[in-house]
Amino acid sequence: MRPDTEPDAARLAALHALTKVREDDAYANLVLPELLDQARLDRRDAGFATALTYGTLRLQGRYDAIIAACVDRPLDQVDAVVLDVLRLGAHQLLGMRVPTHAAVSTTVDLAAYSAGRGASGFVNAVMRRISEHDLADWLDRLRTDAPDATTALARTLSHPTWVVKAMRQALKVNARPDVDAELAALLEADNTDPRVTLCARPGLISVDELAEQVRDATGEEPRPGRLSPNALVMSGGDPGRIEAIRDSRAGVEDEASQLVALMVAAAPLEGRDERWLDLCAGPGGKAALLGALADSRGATLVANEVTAHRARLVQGAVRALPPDVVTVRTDDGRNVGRQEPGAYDRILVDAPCSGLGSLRRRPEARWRRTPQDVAALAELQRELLASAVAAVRPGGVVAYVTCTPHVLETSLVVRDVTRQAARDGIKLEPLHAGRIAAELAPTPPAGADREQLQTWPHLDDSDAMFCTLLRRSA
Ligand SMILES: C[S@@+](CC[C@H](N)C(=O)[O-])C[C@H]1O[C@@H](n2cnc3c(N)ncnc32)[C@H](O)[C@@H]1O
Repeated sequence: MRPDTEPDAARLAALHALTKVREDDAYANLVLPELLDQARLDRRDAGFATALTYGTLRLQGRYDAIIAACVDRPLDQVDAVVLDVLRLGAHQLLGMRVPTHAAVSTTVDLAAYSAGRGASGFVNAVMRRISEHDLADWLDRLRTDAPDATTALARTLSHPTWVVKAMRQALKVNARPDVDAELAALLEADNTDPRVTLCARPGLISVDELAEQVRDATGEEPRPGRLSPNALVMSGGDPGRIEAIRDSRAGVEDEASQLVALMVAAAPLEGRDERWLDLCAGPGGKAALLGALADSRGATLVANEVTAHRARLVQGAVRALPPDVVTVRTDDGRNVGRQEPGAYDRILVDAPCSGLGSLRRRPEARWRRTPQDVAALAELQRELLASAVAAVRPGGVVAYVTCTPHVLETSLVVRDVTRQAARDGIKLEPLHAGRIAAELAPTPPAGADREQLQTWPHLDDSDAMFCTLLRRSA
């Protein structure tokens, strides 16, 4: 039987979101809007529930380390719903400005409602122990109690240990000047809310027109992009209220994603420049920008995507362009090199990847991915890039792009495929992606001095996007 006290609706919605993420492998950003609607929350409570859900998911590792210090049994012996309730409570105490008495009492109510009265006594005791220290104290304790520096970072900044190691390696390989300081800054940046960035698709709407629509729809003044001249960054508000977003003349797209699409179009090639291919196009943000650029230059774009459902999203993203500019196709990109050897002038391989570069956007992703995923993805990435290398004509350009800085998915994929191509008699000349990015971006990205471009959340306020440009010379 349910206890009499109804829990607070916003907190209950957040708990339901956490349960769906845990039990159904759901994505928080997809399930939350429906849960907020069902709970009939007003704007303020919906904002609270969203911040609570995202913050709790991102900082779950930190809160688990704190909760573990407050209970006398391993966390895997704590009921999963009770643990979720405690994580939500910990975030209210340590990550939001909820007064202690309100955080404790609402969390106890939530425990009683969702896990029974027996659980509420336990939750009350743990919440009181957590509230004995402020966040700075807890972080000091976690650091002191950690067996090594990597575990300390993993616990305090809430990332799996293997991700901390992968990020450190990526910073090193990119010759960042102060790896230790940057590593902490990078992990911290992953724990912040991403900005809502819009892309004005050239030829369909100008940046000024889009800015006007943003002002009209939200009352907010957007700021211009740093990495992309087509970008506008919103300070808040719902992009779905903007007309150009609804009719696909503009899209919601991270600045680094926009920049790499611009780089694909700007990379210097030799000879014909008419046939472009986006090998892994779904859901279509880059295809829409590339299609707009292709249209302005008299070229056409084939947007290929393996999943039918995501190919339909690409159709939607490019629907504002003239119908003959973009052809959307559903196929395995690994076949293209064999089926259409040397057919294309420019190819974008925006490969499926671990997504470690967009952890701000996907709060649960860091807890779901495994090192085994990365190894399997790297194999697929090599096959897709090799297919693109076969499908580009001599003199044409291939861009290899990922939304992860993991070395196994980025520079090592490029190295392996380039070596294999050389053995097969195909020469690939690396173009200086950093320089090309610097020419396009209003503010050059931090990694612009390097041949392989890597953008960073803590330095560029964007996703961590990797881009290599290769020109086939024979
Ligand atoms: C990183 S996403 C691409 C994002 C897209 N370029 C954009 O800007 O919206 C990678 C895409 O590759 C697709 N994919 C995965 N395996 C593929 C394959 N073998 N061939 C073609 N596409 C594939 C995935 O379904 C996913 O839509």
